[in-house]
Amino acid sequence: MQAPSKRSDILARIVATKRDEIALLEGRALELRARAADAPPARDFHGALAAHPTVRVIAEVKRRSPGAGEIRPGLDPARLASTYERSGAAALSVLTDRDYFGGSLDDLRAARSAVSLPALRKDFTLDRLQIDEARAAGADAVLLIVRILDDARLADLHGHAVERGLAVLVEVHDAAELERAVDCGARIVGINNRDLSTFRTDLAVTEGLLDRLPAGTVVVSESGIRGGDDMERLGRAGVDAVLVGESILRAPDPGAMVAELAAPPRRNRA
Ligand SMILES: O=C(O)c1ccccc1NCC(=O)[C@H](O)[C@H](O)COP(=O)(O)O
Repeated sequence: MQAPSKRSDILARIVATKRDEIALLEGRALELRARAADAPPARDFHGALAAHPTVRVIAEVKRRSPGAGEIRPGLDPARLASTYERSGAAALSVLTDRDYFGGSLDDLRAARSAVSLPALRKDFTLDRLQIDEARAAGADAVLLIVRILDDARLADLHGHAVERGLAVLVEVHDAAELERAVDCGARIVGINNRDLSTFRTDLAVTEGLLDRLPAGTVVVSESGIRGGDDMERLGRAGVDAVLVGESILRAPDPGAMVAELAAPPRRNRA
């Protein structure tokens, strides 16, 4: 019998799964490129987050996760997205990974088409084909996780996404990754409070890294944000936005939770 995977193996397993998925996309390269080129203009993800007097909320559509197990398995992405929009969210983040998060590109399409908010495809991007696939499915932004990309690939994927008209959320967890994000020209940096080896979250990760970013960079604090006190703390630190999944999705009334999180004032870092 196979031994259960350690938490520290999860990211490596996810990356291996993505490589298999990319191999299947290779036969569809021309079709994806054509559909990406024909996609309607992307909504302004950067503008939804930048230079607002209050902290903006990116609300997530996530059915389950490796760290938390089942979160809201039967969720209706379109209904949830409408609730988020009515409650003051500035953008959507939709997990599209199937094997580990129970998501899909259909979730992305359904959520985005129910609202006028920009939508991030939250997945583990390793290849240009996934970016074309995201654009073809209507995504407005993609995620690049610095930890799983070398410098050349990070720069290439960032450039490709921008060329395709997508915003890019470049995710970091420590100072070395932050330097690499800056070097690749990131305009939006996500500081992940979750250590992807242990799944522990700590908002001090954001507080410790944020002031190292150049003025004008949009800063998103990601993961482990549980309520109004956390929002005020991150607003004092000066983040532009937060990305919140589990605490909204486990709330009996997700709309009320988004409303509770929305709009604490933020310190101006400039
Ligand atoms: O959430 C996990 O367990 C996880 C494990 C491995 C890689 C990524 C993971 N999460 C993806 C995310 O980035 C979160 O969904 C997002 O930051 C929201 O976090 P939270 O508010 O804590 O649900």
